[in-house]
Amino acid sequence: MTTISIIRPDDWHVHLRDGEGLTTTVNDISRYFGRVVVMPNLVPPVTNAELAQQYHQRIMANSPPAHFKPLMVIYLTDSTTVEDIENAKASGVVYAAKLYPAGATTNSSSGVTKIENIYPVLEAMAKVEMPLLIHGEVTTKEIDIFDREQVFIETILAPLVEKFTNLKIVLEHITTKQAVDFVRSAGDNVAATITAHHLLYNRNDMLVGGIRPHYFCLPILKRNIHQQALIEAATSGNSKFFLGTDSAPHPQHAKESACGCAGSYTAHAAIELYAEVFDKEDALDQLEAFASINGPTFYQLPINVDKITLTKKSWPVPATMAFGNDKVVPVRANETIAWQVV
Ligand SMILES: NC(=O)N[C@@H](CC(=O)O)C(=O)O
Ligand SMILES: [Zn+2]
Ligand SMILES: [Zn+2]
Repeated sequence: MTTISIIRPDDWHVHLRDGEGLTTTVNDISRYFGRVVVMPNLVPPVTNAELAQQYHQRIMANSPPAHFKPLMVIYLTDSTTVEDIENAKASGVVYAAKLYPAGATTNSSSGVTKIENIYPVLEAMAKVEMPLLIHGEVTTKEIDIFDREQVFIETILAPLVEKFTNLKIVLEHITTKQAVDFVRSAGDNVAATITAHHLLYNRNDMLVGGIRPHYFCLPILKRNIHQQALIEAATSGNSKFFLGTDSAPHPQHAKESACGCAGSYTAHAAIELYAEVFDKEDALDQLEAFASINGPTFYQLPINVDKITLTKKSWPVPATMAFGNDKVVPVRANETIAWQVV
């Protein structure tokens, strides 16, 4: 098969950043994605409906195509109130709230320090039917970075799912077999997003033959058995797994540094990268469910009506791309991608 058409896909987890960089990210992500769930980890973070509305306006000021719709997210802190949730729900632009354990990832220092601190907020979210999006890693100093997702699932997520049975939860950018198994065996209120880079790469790609900082993201790439479990989940047709790129640009100098930032940029070629994975698995017939159907179904939003077409025709990715006044090194820089959107 050399050409496929699928319902217009949505991206359920993306970082668009702010300011000058928005021109690049909005342009890239709106090329064919319909809805995109916009992460709130700006500096300072998007913690309430008013800030989300203003951020929404700054995104839309870049005049994206009519098929594009940003779904805003508020960032939970220890001081988020029930009223913040109610206002967010009423705003019409906020579709979810995000739990960053404090210190877990890029710009998470204002995150939640103890899950109990937001119990009333989680109660309110269940009541207004607002999904909780989770960066699922513990921040305990003693816990090895490769184990942080698994330990989060065991110590924080499992009890949370037990306690809040009516709360919709998305475990974001899963990276382990344990996460796949947990989501599979949980109720219908628990789902997960999977990135293209965690499907395409494992920690060898990042570390063998030299350290490649552009593959460094959080949760960190794991060993290949985990990559295999993710590929199996994404291509299985199971409606609990859907597309979330976690495209997370950082300026080239901030990645290629003695202390480089976490995050990989895939917005320039996201669906094409996913198509490579599904093609390799001989599972292109499952791409539409993963990219265009399972996400809106979980969020209880309509499935897009129009379609996009992908062709198997290789194209070169540049070494760098403009990112505001800086440059970003995209995934596959200086290499080719096998699929392209017509
Ligand atoms: N994934 C990453 O490595 N980085 C993201 C934050 C996140 O999604 O955890 C970022 O904002 O740079
Ligand atoms: Zn994250
Ligand atoms: Zn992210």
